[in-house]
Amino acid sequence: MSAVVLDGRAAAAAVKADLTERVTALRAKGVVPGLGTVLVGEDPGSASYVRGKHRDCAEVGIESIRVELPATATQAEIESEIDRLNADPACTGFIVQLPLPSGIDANRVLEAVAPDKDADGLHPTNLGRLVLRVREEITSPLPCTPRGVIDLLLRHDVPLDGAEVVVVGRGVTVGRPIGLLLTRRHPNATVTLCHTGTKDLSEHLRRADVIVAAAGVPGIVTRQDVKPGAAVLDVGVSRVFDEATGKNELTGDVALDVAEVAGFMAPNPGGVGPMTRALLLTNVVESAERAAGLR
Ligand SMILES: Nc1nc2c(c(=O)[nH]1)N[C@@H](CN(C=O)c1ccc(C(=O)N[C@@H](CCC(=O)O)C(=O)O)cc1)CN2
Ligand SMILES: [Mg+2]
Repeated sequence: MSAVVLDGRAAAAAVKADLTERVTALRAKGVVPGLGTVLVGEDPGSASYVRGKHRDCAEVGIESIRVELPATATQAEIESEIDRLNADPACTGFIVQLPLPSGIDANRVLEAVAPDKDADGLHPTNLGRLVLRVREEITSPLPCTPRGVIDLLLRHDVPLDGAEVVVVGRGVTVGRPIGLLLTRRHPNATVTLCHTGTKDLSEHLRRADVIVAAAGVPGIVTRQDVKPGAAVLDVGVSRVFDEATGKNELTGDVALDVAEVAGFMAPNPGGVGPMTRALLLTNVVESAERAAGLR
């Protein structure tokens, strides 16, 4: 079997085409959506993701507001920039790029973001609403990567109703929140959350109809672990030194030969990453639409 590719670049282009029309409609009503980003330090990976977010904004007509702080910035300096963005009417939503330098309390930073401007959907109020409310009652931003994973699966008609989904990784951006979205009445999946401390990971993986690999451990999902025909989404990000190129190369969590047994495969790069960015823009546009009384 050769897996059908869950092409995140194509799906993200479709999401952005829809958003472009919605931003045009908002602007016609005098509402200009603006995304702010807070980048602390000089990590090249984080800087490149932030640049990508602003390129996406330009593509769909969202204004960009960039805040850059040195790696030596204090907790108080970061929180003071967040207060400024909370109060800035031109900024309708913003994110703080993760990870933050060691010594900074990331939870305190995330909690300082005004819940209505939380474009990442990671503020405790918004995560709490996700726990408490049913689908149609949720009028707040949702976490971008989990939304991107589900959107990518639904666009390719991967069956999720009653499906066994195994998530590997317990980080705040993917592993912890994704089960909350997948187990709602729609898409109605059954979710097992595994991680690097799981006793027999292979046993869990072999039962899965859908695997979401987000542990940041290169090759943690092997060909032998995958049921033939399963959907496998590689969300892991590690930088591994490659002797051949002499550079640190982006490496995912899924061994490449998994594509020989999987029914569907979201590659990395080119799978969930572009969808994370597209769903971030979706959160910004939805917030602006709510503020304009259009939702
Ligand atoms: N505040 C946040 N910080 C982080 C998040 C997040 O959702 N919010 N997620 C990741 C990084 N991230 C977005 O910020 C992100 C990572 C990767 C991609 C992406 O499109 N990747 C490309 C490959 C790019 C490359 O070659 O390096 C792909 O998958 O095709 C988008 C967003 C951690 N921090
Ligand atoms: Mg983990």
